[in-house]
Amino acid sequence: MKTRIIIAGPRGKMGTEAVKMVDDEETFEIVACIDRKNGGKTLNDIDGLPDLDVPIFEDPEKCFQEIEADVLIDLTVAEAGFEHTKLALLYGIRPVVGTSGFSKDQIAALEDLSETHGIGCIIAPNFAVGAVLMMQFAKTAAKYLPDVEIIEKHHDQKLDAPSGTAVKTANLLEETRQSKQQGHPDEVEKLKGARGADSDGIHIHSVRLPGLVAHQEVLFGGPGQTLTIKHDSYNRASFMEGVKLSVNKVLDLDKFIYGLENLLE
Ligand SMILES: NC(=O)C1=CN([C@@H]2O[C@H](COP(=O)(O)OP(=O)(O)OC[C@H]3O[C@@H](n4cnc5c(N)ncnc54)[C@H](OP(=O)(O)O)[C@@H]3O)[C@@H](O)[C@H]2O)C=CC1
Ligand SMILES: O=C(O)C1=N[C@H](C(=O)O)C[C@H](O)C1
Repeated sequence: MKTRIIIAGPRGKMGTEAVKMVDDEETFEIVACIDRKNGGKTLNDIDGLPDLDVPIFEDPEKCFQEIEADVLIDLTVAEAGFEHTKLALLYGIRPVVGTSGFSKDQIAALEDLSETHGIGCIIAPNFAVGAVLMMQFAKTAAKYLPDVEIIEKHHDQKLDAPSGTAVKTANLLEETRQSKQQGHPDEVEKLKGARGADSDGIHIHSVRLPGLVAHQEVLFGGPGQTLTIKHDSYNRASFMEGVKLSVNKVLDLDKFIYGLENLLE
């Protein structure tokens, strides 16, 4: 039997790519989409999406009530993605979430709901395997080089800053890095924000420009040396192997996973 998938955000840059990936995958089947602007239509009514007779729902709860599905793929914005994920868990549909911008409290609430109901849920700040490796290498380096700053660069349509990947990277660095404030103790920002955001003393700088897709550098400094660990996504296909892997893994999960690194062997 094919894995029955609902996609939230099918018109978005990631959603469009995910619809195509699911449609191309032999063992997957799109059974519905959630889209706040096209309730009552079908996918073949939407320009740029595959010619599929798949129903679109504006109301996520109605979708989960009426459609039998195994997995929800959410690629929207934090506010909507949180509600979609919460509802999916309540209806026993396993969420695979790429949406970024959740607060720590929202992540904790989804973890609690997933584990209380024993329904698997995967939230992956970045589905690109190379980005996951960049984060893991950086986590190792932070043990030896605790002076570190993150520069993340994205397309100028991105709504959240810093990126989910940068936040997750900082969290991973904090697991191995000895906590410290960086830079001169008397440094003064002559222009507000010049030193970026501060996560436990790690500075995060967000760049937004047309032409970019998704890029991050983790820069370490020590006496007489620097180390740069860098990853670039040049298109959204870079994320689809990770989405596919997550859909396959979530089917057998009864717990909450935050980060694709927890699925890689
Ligand atoms: N984990 C990963 O590897 C990756 C994660 N992302 C994340 O995925 C998400 C989507 O990214 P991307 O496709 O580039 O973004 P887009 O802006 O291209 O797409 C977002 C989609 O969400 C819909 N949407 C926006 N607001 C709402 C709402 N309030 N309720 C319901 N639907 C809504 C939009 O529809 P509308 O036209 O109605 O606004 C649109 O279809 C982002 O959070 C991004 O950070 C992106 C790339 C990789
Ligand atoms: O919005 C994006 O494009 C991306 N968002 C994710 C994030 O916030 O880290 C993942 C990737 O960087 C692309």
